[in-house]
Amino acid sequence: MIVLSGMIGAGKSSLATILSEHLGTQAFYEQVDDNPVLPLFYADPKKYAFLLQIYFLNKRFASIKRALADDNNVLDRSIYEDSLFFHINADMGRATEQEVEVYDELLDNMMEELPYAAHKKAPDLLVHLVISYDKMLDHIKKRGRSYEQPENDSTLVDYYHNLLERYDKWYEDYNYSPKMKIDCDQYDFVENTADRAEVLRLIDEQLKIRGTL
Ligand SMILES: Nc1ncnc2c1ncn2[C@@H]1O[C@H](COP(=O)(O)OP(=O)(O)O)[C@@H](O)[C@H]1O
Ligand SMILES: Nc1nc2c(ncn2[C@H]2C[C@H](O)[C@@H](COP(=O)(O)O)O2)c(=O)[nH]1
Repeated sequence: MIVLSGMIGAGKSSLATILSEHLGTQAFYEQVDDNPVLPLFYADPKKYAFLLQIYFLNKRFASIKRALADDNNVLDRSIYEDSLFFHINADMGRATEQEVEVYDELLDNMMEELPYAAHKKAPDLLVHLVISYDKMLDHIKKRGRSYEQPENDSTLVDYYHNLLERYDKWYEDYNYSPKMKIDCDQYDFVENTADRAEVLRLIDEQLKIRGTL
């Protein structure tokens, strides 16, 4: 299983489609447009941060079990980033210490079950998409989910800056599997075919080193 990580709008879903088609494997997407809790969270983060987190944890765990079944399936966002999102929300006063404790324990418990529920626990490769704030906003605008637009909610500016800042350290500390970065300001793998080919080449190179290609 290959896991894609990165900020909101970095290009994970787009790359999941491109990469899974290239490898002839399956992509597993985040539940977003049919997620009933997500708009509630953006409207009232303090009330819904914990519920949203449990919702994502449950869905993500189900996807991981299926994605781990075959080599090189592509998972759109890691379970470890969910935890990053929740801790940032908690630091912004949107979850209580008790909610964080319950979430952390539940996550640990579920992760211990993974080797029994699937034949392995960790991804074969993490592909982390790095993006600048301005480029990320371009993508968020282009995609057009109304609740993610800072012009509709100015508190999102702080939220996005907090997430972006903490993502760098999250990637540096990540040690569950081999990892690599793709610079989304440098490579436009959605609209530029030469950039797409280069990104796929870079990922193939890593998969060959790891013996899964
Ligand atoms: N490299 C890119 N160049 C141009 N547009 C992009 C690029 N990556 C993503 N997009 C666009 O940005 C929006 C968000 O991309 P998406 O793949 O949904 O990101 P994520 O899954 O990381 O939130 C989509 O409209 C997508 O077409
Ligand atoms: N509070 C949280 N929000 C999350 C989490 N995982 C995803 N999300 C949000 C962020 C976006 O608005 C949307 C989809 O994410 P993309 O990066 O795929 O655009 O869902 C989370 O764990 N906590």
